[in-house]
Formats: sequence, structure tokens, C-alpha cells
Amino acid sequence: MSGSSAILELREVTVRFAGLVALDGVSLTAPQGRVTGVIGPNGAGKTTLFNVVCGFVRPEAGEVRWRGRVLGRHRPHDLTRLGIARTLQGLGLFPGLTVLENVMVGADPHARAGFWSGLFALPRADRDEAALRERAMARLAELGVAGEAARLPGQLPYGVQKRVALARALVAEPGLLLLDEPAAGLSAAEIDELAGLIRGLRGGPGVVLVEHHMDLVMGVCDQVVVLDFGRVIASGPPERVRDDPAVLDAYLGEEVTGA
Ligand SMILES: Nc1ncnc2c1ncn2[C@@H]1O[C@H](COP(=O)(O)OP(=O)(O)OP(=O)(O)O)[C@@H](O)[C@H]1O
Repeated sequence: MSGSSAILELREVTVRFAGLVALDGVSLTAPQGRVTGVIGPNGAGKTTLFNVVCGFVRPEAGEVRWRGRVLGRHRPHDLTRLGIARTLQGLGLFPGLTVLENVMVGADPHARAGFWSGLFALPRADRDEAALRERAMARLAELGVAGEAARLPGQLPYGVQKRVALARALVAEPGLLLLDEPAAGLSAAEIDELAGLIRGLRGGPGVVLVEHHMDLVMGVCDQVVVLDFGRVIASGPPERVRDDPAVLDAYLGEEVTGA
């Protein structure tokens, strides 16, 4: 899985935690405009891979390339500047801010500390605020939740809050969107809706989806990478990966969500 359209590339990434090899020479390529799934049984290394890309965990060996350039010592706060957005397992919405304000904050994580003072009290703030508000409303509308802009997150069903979190990730118009188990906590109907939303991103940013829910992964991904004990045991189109004997073997005895 390589190609000139690769926006994110991991080459032979190895991560060790006190002797335990969490990732063992993992390589993968996430192309622009496509959805790449990362799956694997419990403890396979999915979260570690996610954390390496985000700069939470530094690999002992190997490299992460972003738009062809090696990311040496990036940290999570560099992600927005790089053009990488993520949604985490927890929604991370600010309970005291409206839906619209939550999405606006997504465009500038440094505004978090002093949202109003940082974003609105500056001389050119009026103009910036109007443009940002417009962009945030556009993302909310694309995700079908513009009508909730003035509500507080806590007043909304979980599935709607997930859409808001997605809108917030997309407002900075990232080149890559990292989704960490977005189906967690959603009902079957909400997962179907989520699948539609993720499919709708095709042709836009590259998407890397780390997910337990097999039906979602198989239904939305253009390519799937399967980890087991920190190694890539299979990769390719979903239909090929699904029937791969090594994958079936790895999942033997695991409860496969949604399969
Ligand atoms: N900070 C850490 N310190 C020590 N060991 C860790 C740490 N983080 C992860 N591990 C270990 O590394 C391995 C890979 O863990 P990781 O969380 O990446 O797997 P995963 O595929 O995300 O699992 P799950 O599906 O259960 O979330 C596991 O054996 C885990 O116990």
C-alpha cells in the first residue's frame, strides 16, 4: 500500500514499553482522499499507533512521514498547524460552550485557554470571528446539526455530540483526520449514520480510522491494515482482509463487534 498520493506514511515504526514491543516494524500508507482502517484484537497496538501519529508516543525506531517530510519531534499541539485533526474516544467537548463555540475552538486549539479574550478581544477579532463563525456553521450544516448551534453539548444526544466533535475536527480543514474508535458508545442506527458521514469524507482529507467495530471498518474503508501483537499481519481492500486466514486466526476467540 504505497503510492504518490500518500499523505501519511509510517515506515518500520517500533515502540517498546519497558521491554514489551507494542509496535514491531509497522509500515503503512494513508492516501489523500481515502479511508484507511486500522484494526486488530485487544492489545494489538492500535492505540499506540494512533499515539505515535499524534506525537504522544515517540518511536524507538522507524519514521513518520507527513506530506513526504519526516516528522522528527512533533507534539500533539503541533497537529493543527501540520493539518492533522483527530477525534478522541472521549468527545472532549467543552460543557460550558455552545455547539457553535465548541466547533470554533477547533480551528485554533491555542484559543482554548482564554476563548473569549484570545479569540474575540484582539483588534482584528471581529473580522476573524465572522469568518470563523461562517466556517463552523458550514461544517455543522454538512453534518446535519446546524440547528443545534446554540445548544450546550450536554443537552444533546450522544450521537449528535459525536457529530459536533467531528465538525470541530473538520473546521480547520485538515489534510488528515484521525478517528479513534468513533463508534464507541453509539447505537446501531447511529453507527449507520456515522458510516454515511465517513463515506461522505471520501475525496476530502485522508482518514485513518482506528476502530473495533468490524462492520463499520469493512463498510467505510478503502483499505484496512490489521495489527496483531504489534505487527502488520494483513493489509489491503476490506473484502480481501476479511477473509485472510491470518486475520481470522488473530480474531479467534475474540468477540468481534458488529461482525
Ligand atoms: N503506556 C504503556 N505502558 C506499558 N505498556 C503499554 C502502554 N501502552 C500500551 N501498552 C501495551 O502495549 C500493547 C499495545 O497496546 P495498545 O493499547 O496500543 O493496543 P490496542 O490495539 O489499542 O488495544 P485495545 O484494542 O485493547 O485498546 C499492549 O500489550 C499494552 O498493554
